[in-house]
Formats: sequence, C-alpha cells, structure tokens
Amino acid sequence: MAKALMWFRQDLRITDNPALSAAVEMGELIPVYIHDTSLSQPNEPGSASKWWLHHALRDLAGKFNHKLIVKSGKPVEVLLALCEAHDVEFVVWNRMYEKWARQRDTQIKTVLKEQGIKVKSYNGSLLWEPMTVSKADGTPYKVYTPYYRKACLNQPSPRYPLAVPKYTIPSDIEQNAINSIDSLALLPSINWYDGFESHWSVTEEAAKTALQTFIEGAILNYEDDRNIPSLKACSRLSPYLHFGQISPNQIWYAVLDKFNGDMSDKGVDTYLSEIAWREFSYYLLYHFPEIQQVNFNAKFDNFAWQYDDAVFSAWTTGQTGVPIVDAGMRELWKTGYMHNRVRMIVASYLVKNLLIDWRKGERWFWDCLLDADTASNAASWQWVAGSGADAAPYFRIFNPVLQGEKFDKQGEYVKTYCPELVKLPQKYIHKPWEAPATVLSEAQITLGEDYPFPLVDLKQSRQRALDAFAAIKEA
Ligand SMILES: Cc1cc2nc3c(=O)[nH]c(=O)nc-3n(C[C@H](O)[C@H](O)[C@H](O)COP(=O)(O)OP(=O)(O)OC[C@H]3O[C@@H](n4cnc5c(N)ncnc54)[C@H](O)[C@@H]3O)c2cc1C
Repeated sequence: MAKALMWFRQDLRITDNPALSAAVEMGELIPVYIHDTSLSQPNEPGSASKWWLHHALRDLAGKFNHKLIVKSGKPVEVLLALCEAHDVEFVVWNRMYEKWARQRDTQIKTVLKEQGIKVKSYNGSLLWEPMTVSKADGTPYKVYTPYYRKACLNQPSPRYPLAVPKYTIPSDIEQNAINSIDSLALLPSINWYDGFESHWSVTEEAAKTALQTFIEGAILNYEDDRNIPSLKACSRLSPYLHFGQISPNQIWYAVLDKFNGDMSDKGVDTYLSEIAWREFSYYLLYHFPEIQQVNFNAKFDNFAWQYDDAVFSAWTTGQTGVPIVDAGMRELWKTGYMHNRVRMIVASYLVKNLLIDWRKGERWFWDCLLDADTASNAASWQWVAGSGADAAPYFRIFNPVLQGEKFDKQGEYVKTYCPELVKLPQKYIHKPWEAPATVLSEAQITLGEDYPFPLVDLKQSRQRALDAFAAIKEA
C-alpha cells in the first residue's frame, strides 16, 4: 500500500484537516511534526507559544496512539530522510502564508519532486486564501470593510468542515512521540507559566467545547459585552486558531448552522466579522510580507520614537501607574492572554503616551502571548500605531483613564490584576494619583511604594505624541 507523509505545522488537529484527509485517501499515513531549527528571530516562536506548542503536540500525538514522528532540524533534510526510510510516495501539508514559510515550502516541493515524490498542499487555515481575493483592477485591498463585505462575502462559500478521516499508520512506526516532544525542550527554562495551566486546556476537544459554549451563550451579547474585560464575553479561541487546533471553517459553520445561516443578528455578524479581521491580517501579510517589521505607511519611517529601558520595563511589568494598562500587562504575564480592548489600550499607551516604537511592543507580545501570530500581531500593532493599512488615525489617542471608566466601570478587571488597589473607591480606581491623601490612606496605599506614580502625565504625553505626528505629516 502507498504511504503518504502528512507534515503537520500550524494545523495540529484531526477534524477538518484537508491535508490529513487527502493523505488518508492516498494510502497509509505517516504523521510528522518538524521543529524547524533553521528559524531565527523574528520568526522563531516566542516563549509562551512554545509552551502551547508542547501541549498541543502531546494532544495530537495521543490521537495517533503516540505514533506521531517528531523531529527537529531543517525540514527539507528531515523530510528527505523520512521519505527514504519509509518509502514514501506522497507528501502533503496545509499552506502557511508567511514569506519565509512560502519560500521554504516552494524549495521543499522542488527538491521532493526531483526525487520522484508527489507533493500537494491544501488550504487548512483560512476561509478565503489571499491569492483568491483582489479588487476589480487586480490589486490587493487595503481597507477591511470592502475586503470583507464586498469581496469575501461574495466569494464561493468557504469549505464545509471535513470529518475525522479513518487512518492506518504503518506498524513499523514507533510509539515514541512523548519522548521526542520532550526532547524538543519547548517548555521555557524560566517557569513563569504555571498560571497558564489553570486558564487553558490545550486540546482539540477543549477548542470545540469553547466554541460550543460561546455559541450557546455569549455570542448573542457579543456586540455589547466584547469590550468589557471583566466578562467572559469573547470566545478565547485565538491560540487554538493560531496552532490550528480549530479551523475558521469549523467556527464559521458552527455559528451559521446554529443560526440557520442568518447573519443578521448583531452579535453573530460582529463575531463573524472578527473572524474576518484575522483573514484580513493574513491577507495583508501575504500581499505585504514585511508588515511585521516595516511601516505599512512609509511616512512613519521618520517618526521620532523615543526609547528608554526603564520606561519600557515599567510597561512590560505592569508598573506604569495607570491601572488599566498595568492590569492588562499583568494579565498577559499571568495568563498568556490579554483581552482585545485592553490590548488596544496598552498598545496605544506604549506607542503614543510613551512614544516607544510599535515594533518593541510587537516583540514583547510575540514572546508573551499564547496566541502570538505573525499576521494578527503585526497588523494589530500597526493598526494601533496608525502606521498600518486601514489603521486608527494616529491623532486618535486613547485616554486610558476614560477607557477604564467606560469599559471597566466598577474596576473589577483592574482589581483582579492589581490587588494592591482593591480598597480604592470606584471614583479613583482608574486614577489613583487624583485620590486625596485620606482616601489613599484608608485604602492602605502609599503611592510610590504600594503602587507607582504615573510614568508620564497623560495630557502632556498626548500633546507630545501629537507634535511628533505633526512633524511627519508635514515632512
Ligand atoms: C496590539 C494587538 C496585538 C494583537 N496580537 C494578536 C496576536 O498575536 N494573535 C491574535 O490571534 N490576535 C491578536 N490580536 C487581536 C485580538 O486581540 C485577539 O485575536 C483576541 O483578543 C483574541 O481573543 P478571542 O479569541 O477571545 O477573540 P474573539 O473576540 O472571540 O474573536 C474571535 C476571533 O477573531 C479573531 N480576531 C478578533 N479580533 C481580531 C483582530 N483585531 N485582529 C485579528 N483577528 C482578530 C481572532 O482569531 C479571535 O480568536 C491583537 C490585537 C491587538 C490590539
């Protein structure tokens, strides 16, 4: 019987996996994961991602009775060796969209084909692949709304999710996956990740359960509640989506099937349009491959960023003296996740109030987020910075106090992650520096000791940012 090697990458699931289903049709299955040691920064996974990957691989290995072959090295060399050792006829994978991955995969395809091996790739992670969507004049969209509403929604319907295929793995494959995964040493050497385990279950089944729970409840209030960080109002599917433990197709059709294809409910429409923001991020990454490092809007190349180690460190450790910012940065550290509204607030504060280059923030998120994703992270940072495609204008500067008072009225979110402020009355929870001495004393807070004074004056730093922006606008 012919043998088909399935190269798993960011598609660590067995349901709705087009390459896996195709491999099973071709013959006996050889499931393989390769830890690509040729990657360097900025493409090498961050520390939090490696924690997730470790657990996701263990979950996947279990599905193959631990006969997942796990190797590390240069993929082309590993694949050639495996093809020879196991007499492989077909190699399949699901496509990735980063420039480095596309170049690597094209080269591998050529080398394998030269050896007489048949190679095929599939779409396993997007509803609409970037190369299939363009404006009437053939150029790529740069604005989200027409991209999604005009182009994507008028494309042929995305693939309906595939069932789990019935596979047979050759008997000579060893059940050695757990040892091989452990030997990749993915778990970070500094154990700051203990808290992750109480927040996340890293399995394909957990992704399905999270989706089901969300569409049975929170989706109907998503439009209003998604901005409130103290509520469980979002689906929290982002790390599963990044590692492909669930596909956007599974999400799309679970929602449509539940609501009989009706997208008119505000919650449903808004949720699906967030899934489409992920698609748009991949679209941008594909058509503008440098967005992780290069300003989409070249005017920002002359922006007068400022950098100060101590200031950046205060931001990363949640010690800026602005409670909603500090709560967000501490949520990230503790759980590997940060609520979307708060991501926007902390990013705006870094880039606009502290005038630190968005690329520094992007790198910190890359290392700490469990859902760190080249496309969504880079596109979102550029969006907040104002340098991106269809970005928030630079002059629209979030006031973190007003944002906190609007979206965390009672200060519940802040109190969860900044317990030293728990006794502060609601009136001052987002601006402790304005609290009278007696109030601070009753709340057992000494500013500068229990909680920092604000790093910068919000009004002055806002004006400084506007001046810096005016300078590049005029240039
Ligand atoms: C500065 C900044 C950095 C970010 N970095 C990342 C990142 O590295 N990885 C990542 O997946 N998301 C990133 N996001 C987008 C967004 O914050 C997360 O996708 C979202 O918070 C994940 O939580 P959820 O799954 O509960 O989202 P839900 O609200 O339930 O949304 C469902 C899904 O839609 C997608 N989505 C939602 N909002 C966005 C968005 N703005 N852009 C792209 N996709 C979106 C995600 O895949 C998400 O899982 C970033 C946002 C900002 C402002």
